[in-house]
Amino acid sequence: MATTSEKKKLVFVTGNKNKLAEVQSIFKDVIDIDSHKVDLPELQGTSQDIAAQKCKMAADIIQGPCITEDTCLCFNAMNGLPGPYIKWFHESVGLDGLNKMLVGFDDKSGYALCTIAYCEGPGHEPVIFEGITKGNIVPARGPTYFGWDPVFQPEGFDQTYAEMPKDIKNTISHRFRALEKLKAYFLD
Ligand SMILES: O=c1nc[nH]c2c1ncn2[C@H]1C[C@H](O)[C@@H](COP(=O)(O)OP(=O)(O)OP(=O)(O)O)O1
Ligand SMILES: [Mg+2]
Repeated sequence: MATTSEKKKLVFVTGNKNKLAEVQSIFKDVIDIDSHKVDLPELQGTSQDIAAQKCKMAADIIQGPCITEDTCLCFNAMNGLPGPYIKWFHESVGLDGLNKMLVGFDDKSGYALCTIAYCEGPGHEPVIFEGITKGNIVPARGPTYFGWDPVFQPEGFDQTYAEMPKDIKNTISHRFRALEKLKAYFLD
């Protein structure tokens, strides 16, 4: 059994306090998460390329090892878009607009994808860990403080991410699933 002094420490570079709170909560007994608030650039490309680039930049900025994560919300009817561009779509058209984007399609299914990258430091190639949670895009329900949580209803649940208790979201989410892989990489 690891004592507190043996607990692995990781620096999470993010500008998003809600992500940070979830990662700290999911890892609370196993890995100490220090945060470093940086406004990282929003890049283009595949989710894996974006995650790797983002983490390299973060490692350069803090001059040391760190994790970053990039989150996508993907609509199946749109071949995975908005994907990594969900931040701009959400900010531009709002939760209602995200629903309206699917009005012309019968298929309202999609998935949340979390891509975590770990970089040992400047000059190192990041390692990538992905987590996916499938669900449907629904009219907004629940508190609106974290991104698109109110319009994403995970498969097998009758509540949206926003409506469900945090301790449920944090055991089924895209972020939880990616963090499980990161945890296995460090602790197994
Ligand atoms: O579990 C989530 N539930 C609802 N919304 C979420 C979630 N996770 C990220 N989001 C939002 C934040 C941002 O609007 C976009 C992802 O963009 P993304 O670049 O990864 O996040 P960000 O710029 O807020 O923080 P960071 O500094 O880590 O890049 O989806
Ligand atoms: Mg970002």
